[in-house]
Amino acid sequence: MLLEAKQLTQTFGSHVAVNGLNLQIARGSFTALLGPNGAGKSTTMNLLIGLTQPTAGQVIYGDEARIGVVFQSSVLDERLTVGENLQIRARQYRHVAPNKVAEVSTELGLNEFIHQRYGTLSGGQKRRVDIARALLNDPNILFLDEPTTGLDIQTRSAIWKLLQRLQQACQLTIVLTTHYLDEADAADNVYVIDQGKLVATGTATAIKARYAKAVLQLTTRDVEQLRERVTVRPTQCRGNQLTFTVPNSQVALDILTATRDLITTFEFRPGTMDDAFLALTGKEMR
Ligand SMILES: Nc1ncnc2c1ncn2[C@@H]1O[C@H](COP(=O)(O)OP(=O)(O)OP(=O)(O)O)[C@@H](O)[C@H]1O
Repeated sequence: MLLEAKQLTQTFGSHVAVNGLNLQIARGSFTALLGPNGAGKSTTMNLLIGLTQPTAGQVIYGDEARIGVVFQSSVLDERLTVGENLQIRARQYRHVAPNKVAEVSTELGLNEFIHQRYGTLSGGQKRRVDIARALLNDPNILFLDEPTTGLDIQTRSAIWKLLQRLQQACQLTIVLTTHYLDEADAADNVYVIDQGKLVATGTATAIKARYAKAVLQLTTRDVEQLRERVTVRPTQCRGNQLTFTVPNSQVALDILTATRDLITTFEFRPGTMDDAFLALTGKEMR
């Protein structure tokens, strides 16, 4: 384990922002801390990177952990160029190889705007530069607080692809926070946090399989016969259309196979992270 948090707790006055969190981050893994606004993600991140001390509990690092952090708001100077910003930052670390800025700039595709002022870049370009800055001292664990917030959907997906590439190519351990449920699919491990508490953990697929039910809607030419044949009770029956809530696609397939001759059309929708979140917390993602 590269990093472990035990019973991590942070209170602000009477408000409990993080409430007894237990996290385990394996070397080389990609972890997403997922939750709505105010869930306690940034507070958790600040505790994990040692920026704040927990009210209770502890953070334990494995040997040789070297941390890189991409904060929610950039630490770079808007008036300086990308290259100048990175050079200045590189000089602040000891033992940074002279060609490091050139190396990360190429790795992250910054060369076409390396001479442009940071303040004039697009949101996605800025985020790439912020990530490059955090990689200058060769971290083996990279923390990113909401790296995709405010970006359009294509740019968000490009940032995730970039991070996955870094994870694989550089054996980087990645820990990020996000409130976009659909993004969690790409992580190896997801911690769903709500009101400072852990409500679920596992891969997005496992969380969905456990908490999000799929929906199968059948249109039939014989409602009575179909109801007789299917052992699962429909959740809705409207005219010649029946809706079933099913745990997975296999059960849907069994129903379809058993009723094939009675069905005119069907629709299947797998459970989403939104459904899982709703089932876990009783509320829609805010
Ligand atoms: N320094 C502080 N003083 C008082 N309350 C705080 C402080 N920092 C955070 N909080 C509160 O703790 C809770 C968790 O905040 P946090 O910023 O960790 O949430 P978050 O999940 O990162 O939200 P977002 O997605 O909006 O960034 C919120 O209710 C917030 O108001």
